Amino acid sequence: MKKKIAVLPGDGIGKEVANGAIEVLKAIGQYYKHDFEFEFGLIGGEAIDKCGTPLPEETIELCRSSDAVLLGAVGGPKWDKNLPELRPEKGLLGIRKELDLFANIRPVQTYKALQEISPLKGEKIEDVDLVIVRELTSGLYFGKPSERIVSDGEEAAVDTLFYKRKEIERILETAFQMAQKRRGKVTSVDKANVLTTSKLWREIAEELASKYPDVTLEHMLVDNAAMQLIRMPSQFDVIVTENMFGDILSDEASMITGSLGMLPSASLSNSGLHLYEPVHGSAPDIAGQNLANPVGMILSGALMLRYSFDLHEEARAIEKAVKHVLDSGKCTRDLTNNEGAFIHTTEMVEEIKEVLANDYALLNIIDSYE
Ligand SMILES: NC(=O)c1ccc[n+]([C@@H]2O[C@H](COP(=O)([O-])OP(=O)(O)OC[C@H]3O[C@@H](n4cnc5c(N)ncnc54)[C@H](O)[C@@H]3O)[C@@H](O)[C@H]2O)c1
Ligand SMILES: CC(C)[C@H](C(=O)O)[C@@H](O)C(=O)O
Ligand SMILES: [Mg+2]
Repeated sequence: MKKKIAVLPGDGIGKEVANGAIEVLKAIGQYYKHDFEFEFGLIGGEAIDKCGTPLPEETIELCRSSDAVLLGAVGGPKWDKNLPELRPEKGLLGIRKELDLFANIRPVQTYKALQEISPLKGEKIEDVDLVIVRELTSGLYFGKPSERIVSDGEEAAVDTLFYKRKEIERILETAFQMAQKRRGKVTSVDKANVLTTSKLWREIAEELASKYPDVTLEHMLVDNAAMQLIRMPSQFDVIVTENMFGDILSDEASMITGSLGMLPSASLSNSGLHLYEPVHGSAPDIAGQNLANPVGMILSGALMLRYSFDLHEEARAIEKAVKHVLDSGKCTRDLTNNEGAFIHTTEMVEEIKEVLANDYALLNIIDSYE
């Protein structure tokens, strides 16, 4: 299979983890005989420095001419005081909007090997397997007005939480369809006791539920959901929620796994062109030190193989290799309380590649006996 992949490494650890994912994908290409071509584009702070905008037109064109997009992370203190239009995060929101990536899928998987670092107490770690379906191109992030104002003679600011029926319908449909392929439960998270958008969201969820009789729908208020995620995460199958609630809940949920560095995500559109990015940010506190956990980015690559290219065996090979490395006790600094016992970003990538190479060698031996 021949595919062109646009890579937007971005800032901080975005570059370090994107390199790792590319190496792993190149190994998969070599072993499974796929021709993956990687083409690089600028986004975020680096794009501001080099082109004066966080999302250059060439980057959008590169993405549109590719079969899938891999994105590292954007942002950093260097640009924190920039005007709103010249913030790296604008580039990220811009590409999501440009490509209409409305459904951000954030699976939360647990690993027995990480039991020690996970805060899970009463629950069996292997019972937790949930996915957060986050609406990504509307809600509080995109509603207008969003500006500084003067109100009653005082300095003030306004953001707007706005949703159209169609935007709510399509994200809920995504969640219902995902639940049909999983354990058949959707938890729709909102703040319907206060917010008008949440009331509309609930009504639409109820209407759609009748189309999916094999799926159980429950509603949960977001504050309760934040607590339940820690108390008993095994109760969840598919969580669907608006943009900002999903942002916050997914960082929280990453700690069930053990680290923010572990979570991958897929940002899906209806056009067939999807983008894959880890849940974490550019981590300025550890950038440039080879300390980042590359697993979230590498697993995002696996999601790309599965969702964009239908390469399920190859995606599983990456996921199995990650599990194998963790099972063998290897972990990056974020995954251990023992300061002396961790491996660096590039070593983690090498370990994962080594497992893939061994699996490949084994397959070849089996083939030669058949
Ligand atoms: N998708 C994105 O591009 C994205 C997401 C979140 C934040 N950001 C941006 O990143 C910058 C920093 O934000 P922040 O510090 O609030 O969030 P962050 O996710 O960058 O980091 C939060 C904490 O988690 C740690 N961490 C994150 N990823 C890790 C990894 N892979 N391995 C090990 N540790 C990891 C960091 O070291 C830090 O202590 C900001 O400019 C923010 O806007 C970008
Ligand atoms: C950087 C920021 C705009 C972004 C978001 O809030 O969507 C990030 O936190 C994420 O989760 O991808
Ligand atoms: Mg976030």
